[in-house]
Amino acid sequence: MSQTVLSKYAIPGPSVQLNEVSVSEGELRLLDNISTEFFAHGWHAVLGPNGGGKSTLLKTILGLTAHQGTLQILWPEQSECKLGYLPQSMPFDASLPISVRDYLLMSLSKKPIWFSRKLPAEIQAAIQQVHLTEKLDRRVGDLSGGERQRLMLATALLKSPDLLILDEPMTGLDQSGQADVLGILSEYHQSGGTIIMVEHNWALVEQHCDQVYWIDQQLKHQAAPADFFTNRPQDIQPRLEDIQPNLPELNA
Ligand SMILES: Nc1ncnc2c1ncn2[C@@H]1O[C@H](COP(=O)(O)OP(=O)(O)OP(=O)(O)O)[C@@H](O)[C@H]1O
Repeated sequence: MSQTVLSKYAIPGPSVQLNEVSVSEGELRLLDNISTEFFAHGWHAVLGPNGGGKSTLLKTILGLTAHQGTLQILWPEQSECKLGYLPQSMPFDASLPISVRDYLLMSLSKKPIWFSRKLPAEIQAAIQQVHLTEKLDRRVGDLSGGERQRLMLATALLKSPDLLILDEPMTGLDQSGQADVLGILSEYHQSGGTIIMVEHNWALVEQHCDQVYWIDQQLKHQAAPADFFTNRPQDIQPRLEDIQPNLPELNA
């Protein structure tokens, strides 16, 4: 990645504090009384069983879901208070006849896109980073799953966010796609940004993340990756197919 691109990234990222945060849908309790802190500049991994509330937690931090309790994003003074979000699935109907170019232009600007056909430098840099330059005129619906995922990451990074919220960013990526994305995220993290991401791949979490949060309606456990399994409470039952390799103690 070029220095020009890196220098546009946000420095530094905020911390996110939750105090007794709960989310309900009618009678249903999606999140129950969560208190924790995602510390500033951290690379945080949110894990837990399917349906445990991980995406709901991200949406709550983004302000997309009503909650009880207190949630604060503590932006550093010099921060521009910008968020980037990569949702779990495409945020629009992929059958719409819209090109990669127009999707990125619409993501960056509120102006009608027919006034600005020329690609701004930040879009060119972002699209280069995720190796989609050749696909600019392709319909978004015709991209492969991995290409769509890389387009969404480029979109999340486009406005130089201070906080990056990612819901399973590795979905659909092959090994080289994953390596590209991890490279981008590592640089973003090193430049000071805060990352909160849902990720099932334990090997990746162990290698890259600072802190792990196990969400199953409640925050069942929180620790650095190195301490997570030795200190975990008995009622955490990781799905072994989600928690990948090098956990001999669990795979025995
Ligand atoms: N708007 C809603 N109305 C009713 N139930 C909902 C709503 N949103 C989410 N849920 C339910 O809340 C639970 C948590 O959903 P959520 O998507 O946060 O889980 P998750 O941990 O991200 O799951 P997965 O690992 O499968 O992606 C699920 O049972 C889901 O069906």
